[in-house]
Amino acid sequence: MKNGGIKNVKREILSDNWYILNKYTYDYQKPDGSWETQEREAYDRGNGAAILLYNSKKKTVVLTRQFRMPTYVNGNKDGMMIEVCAGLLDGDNPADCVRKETEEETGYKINNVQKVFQTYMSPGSVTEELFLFVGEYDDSMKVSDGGGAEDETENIEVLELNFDEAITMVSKGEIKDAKTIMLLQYAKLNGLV
Ligand SMILES: Nc1nc2c(ncn2[C@@H]2O[C@H](COP(=O)(O)OP(=O)(O)O[C@H]3O[C@H](CO)[C@@H](O)[C@H](O)[C@@H]3O)[C@@H](O)[C@H]2O)c(=O)[nH]1
Ligand SMILES: [Mg+2]
Repeated sequence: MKNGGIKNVKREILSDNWYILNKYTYDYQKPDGSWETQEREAYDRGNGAAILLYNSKKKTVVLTRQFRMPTYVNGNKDGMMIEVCAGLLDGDNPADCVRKETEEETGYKINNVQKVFQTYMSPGSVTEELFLFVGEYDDSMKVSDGGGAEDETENIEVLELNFDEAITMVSKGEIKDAKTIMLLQYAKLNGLV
């Protein structure tokens, strides 16, 4: 089904407390050519980038563990999530962002990163486009403890896991984060580890 057109887009800011929740009102042309007025809320936190750090010799991956409040209020008992390293672009290009986040969150200084996907993770409600990368790390690249930026209350724990164990954690439901599952499966399908 093709969308005929969109016109008269109006934006109302419902909240700009931290990121921005907008309400859009617009006219949408239906397949029969008629127009209807629709309303949709969209949460705008900018775009983001994430990376799976892997080591093909050791057969390991580096992941992070941190508290995610939205999961805590929706069934995730202690609110902790195991995720690939990720961050918001904050004006950087995705590759630079992901290198910076890697050093801040995991303590590895990595140069070679490869983009493998671009994805909208929640297209019905969140504007964010997420750029997904993979990158090989080794022990010599570890320059600090990581843990997150000093000025942010992130408290990120760095995990180095056996790749097969990480894949098992996906099937057991111990890893539930979508971008992390996508990248682990990409690594498996393409024989990276
Ligand atoms: N005070 C306050 N701080 C906030 C709020 N929301 C986020 N923060 C702070 O801002 C930090 C942003 O850290 P980043 O590392 O840049 O982003 P992220 O939260 O890890 O986001 C990544 O993961 C998300 C979830 O999977 C992705 O949606 C996103 O694209 C990105 O990849 C958070 O860790 C937290 O400290 C808020 O409402 N209030
Ligand atoms: Mg982060």
